[in-house]
Amino acid sequence: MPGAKPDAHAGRLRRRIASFGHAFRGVAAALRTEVHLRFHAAATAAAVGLGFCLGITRLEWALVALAIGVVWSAELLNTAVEALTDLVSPEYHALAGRAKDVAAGAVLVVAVAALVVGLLVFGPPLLAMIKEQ
Ligand SMILES: Nc1ncnc2c1ncn2[C@@H]1O[C@H](COP(=O)(O)OP(=O)(O)OP(=O)(O)O)[C@@H](O)[C@H]1O
Repeated sequence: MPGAKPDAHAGRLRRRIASFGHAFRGVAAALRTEVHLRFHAAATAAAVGLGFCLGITRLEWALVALAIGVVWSAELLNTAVEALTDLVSPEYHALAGRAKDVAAGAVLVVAVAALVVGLLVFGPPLLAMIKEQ
């Protein structure tokens, strides 16, 4: 901001860097506790590896990247909803169950969409490779 003191500017920058640190800590914590996220990590590695092996186009990379990002994002939000639900309602409550079910449903929806993207992008070149042999 013009006219801002250098100290205030440095403070804002430090807070912004710290925010990135918190976000990375969140991803690392979720990776440690969530089996599903480790599965997504393996699927991400497989999709990126296949992308390089099959030489997919720039647009296909964009679709694959979007699918990966949306699935990770949904799974992380689902993990956050589960943690908050357990904090607020450790006892059984129908609404707590609904919150968890709906959050899990959000993951399911994007996972199916990502599967469709994967089949459309990787399916044809993989089939062509199989037919060639
Ligand atoms: N406090 C609660 N009150 C009511 N139902 C709950 C409650 N906690 C969990 N449930 C029900 O049990 C299901 C499984 O909950 P849980 O917390 O074990 O999540 P999960 O699906 O095992 O998550 P993950 O395997 O991703 O950690 C929920 O989707 C919900 O239907």
